[in-house]
Amino acid sequence: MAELATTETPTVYNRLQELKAFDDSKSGVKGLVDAGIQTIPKIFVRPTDDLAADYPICQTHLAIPIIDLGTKGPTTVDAVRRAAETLGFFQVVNHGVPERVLEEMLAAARGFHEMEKEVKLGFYSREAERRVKFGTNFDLDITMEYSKQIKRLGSTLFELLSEALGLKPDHLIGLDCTKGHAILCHYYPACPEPELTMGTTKHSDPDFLTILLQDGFGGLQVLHQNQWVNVPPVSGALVVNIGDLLQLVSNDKFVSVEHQVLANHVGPRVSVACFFNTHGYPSTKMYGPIKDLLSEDNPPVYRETTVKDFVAYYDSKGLDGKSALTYFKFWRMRTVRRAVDIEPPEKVVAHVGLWLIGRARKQSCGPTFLMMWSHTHPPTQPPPPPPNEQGPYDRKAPAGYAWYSEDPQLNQLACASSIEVRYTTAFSDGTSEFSIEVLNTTTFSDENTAASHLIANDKFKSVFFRTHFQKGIESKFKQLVSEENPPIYKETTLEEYVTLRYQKGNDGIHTLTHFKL
Ligand SMILES: O=C(O)CCC(=O)C(=O)O
Ligand SMILES: [Fe+2]
Repeated sequence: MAELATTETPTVYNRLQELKAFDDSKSGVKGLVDAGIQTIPKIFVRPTDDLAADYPICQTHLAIPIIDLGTKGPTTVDAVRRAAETLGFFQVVNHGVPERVLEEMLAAARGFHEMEKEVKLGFYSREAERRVKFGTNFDLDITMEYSKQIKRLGSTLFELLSEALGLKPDHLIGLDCTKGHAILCHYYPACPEPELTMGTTKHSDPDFLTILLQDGFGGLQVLHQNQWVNVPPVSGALVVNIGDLLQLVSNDKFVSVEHQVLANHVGPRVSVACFFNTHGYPSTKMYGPIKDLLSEDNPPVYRETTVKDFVAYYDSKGLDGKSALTYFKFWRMRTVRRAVDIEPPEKVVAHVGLWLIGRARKQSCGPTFLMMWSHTHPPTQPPPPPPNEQGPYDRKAPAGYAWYSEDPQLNQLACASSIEVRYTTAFSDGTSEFSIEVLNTTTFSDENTAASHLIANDKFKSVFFRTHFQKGIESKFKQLVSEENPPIYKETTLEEYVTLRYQKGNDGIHTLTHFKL
């Protein structure tokens, strides 16, 4: 029966409306605090499960290293390497930026935010393209001076980081890592309910490198081994952290680590972040793992991307706590076995299936779903390459690797005789954080392809299980049907099944549904 309309209008919390009202005020959280709020608006309250699941604060003596740039040499390079490989964060002293410049820069950032609202309004913008935005067009002289000094320090750091990677000092600069930088001034007013919210939520930076100037309040924390490590303010020091793009070009040797800023009863906290990123420039340069770092033992982890595409993906994804880098990873694949060469096919299906289910369980916690996708051919597709010929995945990606095929051309290539096995904790939700293994099944006969899910009569229930098998195997599954387990699907021919599958397209309805009795 259709639900009757209720006369009560529930008071639904309209997050979007609240966000819009806040944005329209154009005065940021400082405006709220200035207005004397005692409780924070709901849009800023962290969900309780998010709060409950947060990591503990590290209680040990683990500290963010402080590196003296006054002395350059192998020990400095070593210290930079160690920090870049483990915590992804370090602080630098004797960096050459005069204390006066640091102080004036912080004062100017604070001064801007504390200007009359009317003066600031003209700069307010959420548009990424605008060069001058809320917070940057204040005391231009000191900003220009700071910018110049930071660029110079950036070059020094990229030289050290290049050496730490075992490359020539100018390697990263040669990749245009210092070509652009953006300066962002943060102002965190004293918060009436800091335990309910965050200053800046957990994220990693979408750049090569960040140099951060923070005042004395503290609150910046770095995630390390599931614990938050405080980055204590050190007078005169600058905080440096590796960004996502440097993790990508270093092929995971350096780590772009998640960090956050706590809200605080006291304040305002002011910080000035400088992001080294060519995003502001129209560049089509492709970035991938640096070739000199790669070897058979260190194959590329990431595919190439432009900075623009990387940042676009980062922005579109939002700060959801997951690294944008995952999307750019090659998915590791292994040829599990040329099964049919070794065993009779009827054994193979069961063997391979069970082996994978066991593995999937071992690899992930929580509910596991296993999907096996056989790349069968629509009737119009050409037949698969013969065994031993280069497989479809090898054409675009290095041997043994593939990327997640949102690329339709690659998808087509993948439409050959292989099986992708995906296991995931989030079934079919499209977020794709699962690994793939490909069983090379080119020796299976294509004409005999069918859905074993169907013939297994839902024995493989929580999984999509479709694989290739040889003629005759159907009979082996007959034993699955009994009085208690009557057939769920009607009989079909392979041709009928595959034709329907390709005719209906990806309509969200499983092909099997059409064959249910
Ligand atoms: O304010 C801070 O200390 C850090 C801000 C930050 O992480 C960022 O701007 O990316
Ligand atoms: Fe950051």
